[in-house]
Formats: sequence, C-alpha cells, structure tokens
Amino acid sequence: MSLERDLVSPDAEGDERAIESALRPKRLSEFIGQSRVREQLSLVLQSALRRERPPDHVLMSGSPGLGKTTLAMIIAAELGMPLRLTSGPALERAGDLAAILSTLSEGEVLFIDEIHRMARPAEEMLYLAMEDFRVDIVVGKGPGATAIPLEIAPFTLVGATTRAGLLPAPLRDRFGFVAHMDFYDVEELEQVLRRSASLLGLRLPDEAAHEIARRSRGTPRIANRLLRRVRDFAEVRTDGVITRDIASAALNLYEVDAEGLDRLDRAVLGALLRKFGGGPVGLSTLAVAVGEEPETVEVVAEPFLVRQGLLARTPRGRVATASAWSHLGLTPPPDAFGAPGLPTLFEDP
Ligand SMILES: Nc1ncnc2c1ncn2[C@@H]1O[C@H](COP(=O)(O)OP(=O)(O)OP(=O)(O)O)[C@@H](O)[C@H]1O
Repeated sequence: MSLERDLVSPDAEGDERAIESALRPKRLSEFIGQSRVREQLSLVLQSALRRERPPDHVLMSGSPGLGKTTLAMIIAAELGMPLRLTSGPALERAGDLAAILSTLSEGEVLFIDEIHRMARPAEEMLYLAMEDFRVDIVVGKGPGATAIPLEIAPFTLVGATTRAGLLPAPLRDRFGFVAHMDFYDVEELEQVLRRSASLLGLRLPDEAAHEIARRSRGTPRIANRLLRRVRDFAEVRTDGVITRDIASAALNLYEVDAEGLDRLDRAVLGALLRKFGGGPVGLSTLAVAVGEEPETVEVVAEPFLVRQGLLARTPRGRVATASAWSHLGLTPPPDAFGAPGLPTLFEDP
C-alpha cells in the first residue's frame, strides 16, 4: 500500500501543473533563493550572450519541487531561445531522441527532466550530440549495419536529476556547468509565498507566511500548495482572512507537523525508531517497513530528514539521531548512540 501524500508530496499532479506555471518566475532576477546557483548561472549565460554562442550544457540536481524546470525555462528566456521539454522515461529508444535532436533549431534549449532515467541507447546517442553536435543514425542490422552521421544544430542541453549519483560519468562529464539545488530556508520560502500570494490576489500577513514557510519542507512547490490549502480553509471555515492561527489550524488539519514533516517522513522515522531501535537499518528493509519503494524513501523522504538532522546515512545503514527520538516524543534505548561494535541486526541481506 502506498501512503497517501497528496498535500506534501513534492511532485506536481493534474491541475496543479497549470497553477504552477502561472506562479513560475520568468526571469533569473525573479528567481528566489539558490543565490550561488543564480550567480554562477548568470555568468554562464551572460558570457554566452556576449560570445553569441550557445552556453555549455547545464545539469541541475536536487530534490523534486526545488525549481529545476523553472530554471530551465528561465535559461531559455534569458537566452531569448525556444525551449523543448522532454523527460528521461520518454526517451526509450535512440530514435525517440534522434527525432527531437534532428529538429532542434540553432541555439534552442533542450530540457530533459529525470535524465538519469533515459534508456542506454538514447544516452549513448546523447554523448555524441552534446560533444560534436552530431548523431549517428544506424541503418540496417547485424554485420551489414552502417552508421550515417547527421549534423545537428548547436543547442544547449539542460538536464535535471534528483539522483546525480546515478548518472554515468561520461554523461556527467559532458556538462560544463553543474548546479546543485539545495532546500530553501524559511526566509526564502516566505518570499516565495509573498510573491505567490500577490499573484493569487491574497492578503498574507508576515506571521502567516512564516507559519506556512516553516512547514513547507524547504520546497517552493510545497509552500505554494500549502498556501492554496490555507486559502481554502480561510474561505470555507472563516471570513476568508488568512492569519497565523488560521494557517496553523489548516496545516494541522492536513497533518503537516510543526517542522513540515509529512506522513511519509513520519512513517519512515517511526519505523526506524519503533521497529529497528533507531538503526542502523538498510534502505530496502526500511522501505518495506513503510510499504514504499526504496527510491521513494531515498529521493523524497530522506534528503529532508537528513537536512533536518533527524536521520543519518551511514555505510551500515540508516540511523536515527537524538533529535529524531525527541521529535516523535520517544525515549531512545540506553545503547542507541555510541555502542560501537554491536552486531547490526537489520542490515539488508
Ligand atoms: N526559486 C523560486 N522562486 C519562486 N518560485 C519557485 C522557485 N522555485 C520553484 N518555484 C515554484 O515551485 C514550483 C515547482 O517548481 P519546478 O516545477 O521548477 O520544480 P522542479 O524542481 O522542476 O520539480 P520536478 O523535478 O518535480 O519537476 C513552481 O510553480 C515554481 O513557481
């Protein structure tokens, strides 16, 4: 069974995509937070514009909902170039990628989301395209097969991944600029919320913005979503005015806790503490315990738990920190920390 996690899931679904595109910053100057990435990217883009050449290929890594698609759109807008969007899972065969690459116009920006999920033959075709702006179209099969080289227009690839570690080195090395997107701090999320509230025509007092921001898992997508749920709550249950108490009551109703932990986060922590005594426990064992795929636990829950100092990834498995015990109101066993050498009972086989 999969945990229901609509509200704080960092993935966007259905109608949310349309709302998201209305809230997206359109230029680098409007993009909030990620100051280092912004500054570095701005240099890359300005220098490309001066040289009148497409910039180096850009790789963005980070958790879902941190603004990778938004930045890809901004890159195209800043360059004044069209943007073509696709994703790794859509590129099953080399032909899928060849069809896109062969129709790119000069300077166009190609965005491949979830680039780590691209099929191998497409990935190999991409190496040549990124380096030499050329693809080899293979005609025929077996010993008689021939590769016909096809020139393609110089383009800029923007790849996004939630799992940079899964990218093969030859692909990673072909990106001239790698942007690591981190979770946002509360102040930055307050700015995101103020901007969104004004675009949605909502009055959002600072204390209410603060309350929503600190429960948004460091993620703009979640901040925007919680804002809309707080607005619903205020409209239906009260006179429509958003206050700190209204924000807090709405978020309690939606089971987002004071640190922004959602149900999956709490399930992972709860299993780690209650079933495995705080660990160490292997990722797949932990995932089975919460009824989720290991990838979901690893990509969605863990980065935020690690960032909050509630969970540590060690070579022997996942371990709860002292804060995790206190966050869930549990008492750690006497040997929970610093009993080195004890056999690990819960490692994956
Ligand atoms: N720095 C930012 N400033 C303001 N809004 C932001 C920022 N980053 C993201 N957002 C908002 O968050 C939403 C999600 O962003 P986006 O779709 O770019 O995330 P993503 O990292 O590409 O996620 P995914 O990998 O799941 O597609 C967008 O609606 C956007 O408006």
